[in-house]
Amino acid sequence: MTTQRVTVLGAGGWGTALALCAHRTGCQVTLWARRPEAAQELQQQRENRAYLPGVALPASLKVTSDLAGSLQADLLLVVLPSLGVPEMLTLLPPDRPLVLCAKGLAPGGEPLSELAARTHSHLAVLSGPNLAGEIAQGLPAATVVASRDPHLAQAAQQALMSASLRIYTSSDVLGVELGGVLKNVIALAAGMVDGLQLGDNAKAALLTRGLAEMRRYLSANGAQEATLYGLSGLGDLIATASSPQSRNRAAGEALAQGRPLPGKVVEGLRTAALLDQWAQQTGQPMPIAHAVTQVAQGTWSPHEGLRWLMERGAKSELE
Ligand SMILES: NC(=O)c1ccc[n+]([C@@H]2O[C@H](COP(=O)([O-])OP(=O)(O)OC[C@H]3O[C@@H](n4cnc5c(N)ncnc54)[C@H](O)[C@@H]3O)[C@@H](O)[C@H]2O)c1
Ligand SMILES: O=P(O)(O)OC[C@H](O)CO
Repeated sequence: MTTQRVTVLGAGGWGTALALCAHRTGCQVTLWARRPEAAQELQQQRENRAYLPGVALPASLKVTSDLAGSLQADLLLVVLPSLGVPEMLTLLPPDRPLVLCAKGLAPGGEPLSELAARTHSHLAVLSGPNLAGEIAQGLPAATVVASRDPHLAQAAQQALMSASLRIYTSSDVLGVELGGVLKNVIALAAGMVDGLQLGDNAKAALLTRGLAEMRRYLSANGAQEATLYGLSGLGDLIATASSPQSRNRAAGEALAQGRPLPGKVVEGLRTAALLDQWAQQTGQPMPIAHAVTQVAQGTWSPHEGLRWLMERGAKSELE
């Protein structure tokens, strides 16, 4: 097998961790950072102190802020926060294989894979229970790469799969993408359960009804239900809703306790508002997304959100 050239666009926590994964498999890796000062710091310090402190970057991992020079690669991994992805797509060659790794929707609520499909012909998404710090340290984990093109899914699998990271392939692009997007909203709510000390029964009820809410959205948007119960759905819900490392869970806890949000990327906040809008437009019930949105926007207190969720009309479990 020839060595693959992999460029990772985005030098935050997840971009840096994925660059290390590709480096572990023997790929020629370029990590692109938007700001020249950031690229220079990473290149010199051989550590991403801002986003992934304590993890050494090998000398042969190239870091640059030269975008044009980074695009001559066999695979481009797009690892920016979701709001930055649409603009980045306009800068990427339409025929270059892209792996989308963000866990959020485009500004209008469209899945990023669908937005990208309008301009780019070779697309995959990567999503799963993958807290960047653990992946970077080489702790065992698994994830999914989905593409309608099995060759592209296999190329990404080969580029990233090692003894510490199992990569599964899938053809359900939307299902894999949306699992990672939606679980952030439920993780925010799980953080609120933690912050209000509502107990283990409440957490189990929230996660299970959260999964039902995720299923409703995935089915209505044409994703496969089985994908929801895989790594990118249930798997990532478990990791994110239970981990002290999750920014979404921590933001929910902070909101519940009236503490300020720690200025980090919290994808679930915008996703909750978009899901709430979608629920109003379609009439599909998304009660957890609604309650999270009301609390995050300060319209309801966390206890008002809880009361509203608990006092809704009686219904059957499988509705
Ligand atoms: N951190 C994780 O554990 C993890 C795991 C899986 C998926 N994700 C997802 O990956 C995406 C990126 O998350 P992250 O944790 O790496 O974020 P981060 O906050 O650690 O870093 C974001 C990086 O992107 C850069 N950036 C922001 N906007 C940009 C733009 N418009 N153009 C270019 N660069 C830009 C920032 O300067 C920073 O280097 C998110 O959608 C997140 O949900 C994160
Ligand atoms: O830190 P979070 O909450 O953005 O979650 C990170 C990953 O999505 C976990 O798989």
